[in-house]
Amino acid sequence: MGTICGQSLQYCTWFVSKVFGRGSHSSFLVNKTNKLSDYSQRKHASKTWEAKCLEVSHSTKSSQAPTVEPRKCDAYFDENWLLKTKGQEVSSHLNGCNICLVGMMGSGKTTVGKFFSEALNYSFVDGDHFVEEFMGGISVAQIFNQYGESFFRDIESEALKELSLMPCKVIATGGGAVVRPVNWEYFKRGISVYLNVPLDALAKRIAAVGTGSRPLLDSTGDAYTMAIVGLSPISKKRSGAYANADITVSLLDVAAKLGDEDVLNIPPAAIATEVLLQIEKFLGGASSTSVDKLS
Ligand SMILES: Nc1ncnc2c1ncn2[C@@H]1O[C@H](COP(=O)(O)OP(=O)(O)OP(=O)(O)O)[C@@H](O)[C@H]1O
Ligand SMILES: O=C(O)C1=C[C@@H](O)[C@@H](O)[C@H](O)C1
Repeated sequence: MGTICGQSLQYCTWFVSKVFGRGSHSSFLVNKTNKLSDYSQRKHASKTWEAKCLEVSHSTKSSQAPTVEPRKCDAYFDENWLLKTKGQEVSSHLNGCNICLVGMMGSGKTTVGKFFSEALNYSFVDGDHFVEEFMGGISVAQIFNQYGESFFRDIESEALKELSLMPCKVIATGGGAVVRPVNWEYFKRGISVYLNVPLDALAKRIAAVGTGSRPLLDSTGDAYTMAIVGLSPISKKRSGAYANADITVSLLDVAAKLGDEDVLNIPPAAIATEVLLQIEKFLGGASSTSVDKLS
């Protein structure tokens, strides 16, 4: 029986490494054969694993050997297992250093940032909301309308300066925060991550929720046209600024790793995991000073 349990554990190790990849630097977005672009695949993997464990448990029933508990095995396939594990590993090397997400409107800074802030056990801050609260609860769109963009940028810089001094934060910065050089001083107190998303995908995401809350995209036409027409020149103007980030996570690259051509289908948890893997790589390649920024 011990042999069966041993085989089962080997199977477990094989299965985990096959699905998630080996080594601390390997991505679970491994290759086309083992793609996990669809969470239902992992659910299926979970079920397969559970069935395997039940089978072993059943075959060991009459012996003294310990049975394998299906629920424990199943835990390996918790949807966010790798995200949580990576989060804990990376967090232990960060020394409280902040992560600043930069990227165009709609690139998923808020959505993805929430996922990996939780994995890191960091608090999440939305830069735009921080400004809105500072202004007594009026929206970014209202600030633009009443006081103009330049005023908004001043307040945004003040907010970023303040946030850069507070440890253990994932900060989703406003899409345009990269244009002011002074803000990079604040971002560089932490680790900056650029979420690079193709324009068409940005426009589709924004069109789905409407352009109302994004004053720089406010023109005429249908929501997708307004978004793409507004985003194109902004993206061209800012591409140099986004390139200042310590790390770039390209959704096209992530999609390619997953064997999924449509970037709109990548689950936020998968992008968040890739961000953590890139941070881990960055910390491994950078000198130790990168994590001593706050000390
Ligand atoms: N991976 C994803 N899968 C599905 N929808 C997503 C994903 N990432 C973001 N979205 C959706 O796209 C929209 C924009 O995302 P989000 O607000 O996170 O972007 P942002 O970069 O914070 O934008 P902004 O700078 O304008 O505040 C939201 O409606 C969000 O639900
Ligand atoms: O890209 C931009 O310039 C902006 C993005 C939003 O996050 C807001 O900060 C505001 O709408 C400006």
